[in-house]
Amino acid sequence: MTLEVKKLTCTRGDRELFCNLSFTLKAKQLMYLEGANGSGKTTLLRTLCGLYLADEGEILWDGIAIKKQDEAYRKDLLYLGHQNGIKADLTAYENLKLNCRMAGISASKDQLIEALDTIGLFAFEDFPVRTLSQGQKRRVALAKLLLSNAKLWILDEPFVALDTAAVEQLQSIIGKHVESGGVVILTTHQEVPLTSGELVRVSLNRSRADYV
Ligand SMILES: Nc1ncnc2c1ncn2[C@@H]1O[C@H](COP(=O)(O)OP(=O)(O)OP(=O)(O)O)[C@@H](O)[C@H]1O
Repeated sequence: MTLEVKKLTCTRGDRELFCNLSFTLKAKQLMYLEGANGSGKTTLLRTLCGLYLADEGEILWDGIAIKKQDEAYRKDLLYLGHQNGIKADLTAYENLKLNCRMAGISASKDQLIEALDTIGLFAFEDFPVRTLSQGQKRRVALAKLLLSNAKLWILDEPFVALDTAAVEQLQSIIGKHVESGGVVILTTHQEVPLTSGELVRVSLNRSRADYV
């Protein structure tokens, strides 16, 4: 299980965000993607998911370019973006069921309810999501982490809007995934304690000299 990023260059509008970016990630590695606002973190994460095309460079999953293995890569990948990807008029339960179906995760009703309970939505399963708080909406989106079989998790600011208890719980969920052989890439200012596995840091910060 290896993600290889080779000499990736990406521009948005007229601006080059990163150039010749290379890194490799393997099982049991947790990568923090660091960089100032606007440095290109979300752009890179979306590019790694195949949602944006890079101007140059390659992204390989297990040695094969991701653009050549759409289905297989998609099965191995879980992406959680800034947006929660949930529908306001559906209940928490219905949203999780839909999210799981779209991600190819098969889960029984009991498993869905258990995931919602575990993520702190006990008694809120049947509430329309529009009536939930920001943190509760984020929890609905995060519940799919508990059911996912994906090896590679790409999480954009997953801790935003969460209270202390939910932060600790998410730290534990991410830590367990890495320790059990998964790979996680995330943008956050929150540290995730690991009992095993390895931290990798990649920074998109550039100096003024890069722009002249
Ligand atoms: N569709 C677009 N057209 C032109 N420029 C864009 C487009 N989308 C994003 N950008 C620009 O690309 C740059 C990087 O955006 P991106 O969202 O990847 O940054 P980020 O590091 O995730 O920022 P933040 O920490 O604020 O979330 C920003 O300057 C943004 O204005």
